[in-house]
Amino acid sequence: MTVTVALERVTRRFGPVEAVRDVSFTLPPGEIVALVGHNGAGKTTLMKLMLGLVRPSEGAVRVLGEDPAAGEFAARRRLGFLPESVSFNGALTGRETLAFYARLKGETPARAFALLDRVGLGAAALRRVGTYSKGMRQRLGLAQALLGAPRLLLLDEPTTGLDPALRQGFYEILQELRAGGATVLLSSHALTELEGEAERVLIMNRGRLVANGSLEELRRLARLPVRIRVTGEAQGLDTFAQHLGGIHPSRRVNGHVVEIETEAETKIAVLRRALGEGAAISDVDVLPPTLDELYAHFLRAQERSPSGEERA
Ligand SMILES: Nc1ncnc2c1ncn2[C@@H]1O[C@H](COP(=O)(O)OP(=O)(O)OP(=O)(O)O)[C@@H](O)[C@H]1O
Repeated sequence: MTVTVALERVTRRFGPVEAVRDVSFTLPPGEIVALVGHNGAGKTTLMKLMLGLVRPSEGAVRVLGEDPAAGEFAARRRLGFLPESVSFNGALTGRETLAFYARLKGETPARAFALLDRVGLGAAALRRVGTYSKGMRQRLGLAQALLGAPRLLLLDEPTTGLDPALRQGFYEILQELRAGGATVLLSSHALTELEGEAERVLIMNRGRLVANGSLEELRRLARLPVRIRVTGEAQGLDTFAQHLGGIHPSRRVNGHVVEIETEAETKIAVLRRALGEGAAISDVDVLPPTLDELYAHFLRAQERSPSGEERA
């Protein structure tokens, strides 16, 4: 399978700052990939490298089989980009704005205008962009990025300013694109919302790629404890906690809920024990490590061994 993006040992310096340091990864077609990292970790620079807006100081970048920084980057039309802060000419209507970008991308106006409906801006298409709310401008930015049926969609903090319903609609559009074989790379600080959406996560820290894998792979690598939350009668919970003895750390959340930390391998044994308590236990939830916890783990791991990169 040909990859959509391939970075090989890419470093990008801005004067003394190494914005991206020795980063390698590939992105296959038909995948939604989350790019996460603190402010200044190098996420936007990675996107600019893929867009050909900056050249690598070292290493090689290939997008759809081409060098994006080359003069004749024919694949540019197959790329969609939503920058972190979108600014449009406030005097133009949504429709005029999209028509302008459609011409640049060689897209027909009819298809471009259908995108306004797709992002829920059909009713506001003839209003000036200056009157749009932040969420509406963000959606116009997304419509612009979707022009020309992109094979690679780069979205820098795309859900900032979107309410929960719009976020859901936004992720539905991304899932459709993915199903059609497009690759979507989105950077975000909203880790919780990415959990159900992204197949893979790239974690950047201070220019380095510190983790690259699916959530399951990252969980396996990180070996963080699973939390089992048990609800029941206070007395039953006490017996249960005593049975587990000092083997698994437990914490009383409130009178009816106790939380036990366990390794992934011993999870089933703890669950069996909980079920064995019979009527005293009324509910059991298994809480695997969240993306927030994995993110913190991989950052800590890199701080301990700055050259270390954990790969799935
Ligand atoms: N054109 C530039 N000139 C000088 N330094 C730059 C330039 N672009 C980026 N940098 C520096 O490179 C580092 C990485 O920046 P980048 O914008 O890629 O981070 P980021 O992960 O996108 O951050 P954020 O989450 O804040 O958007 C930062 O230290 C930044 O100051």
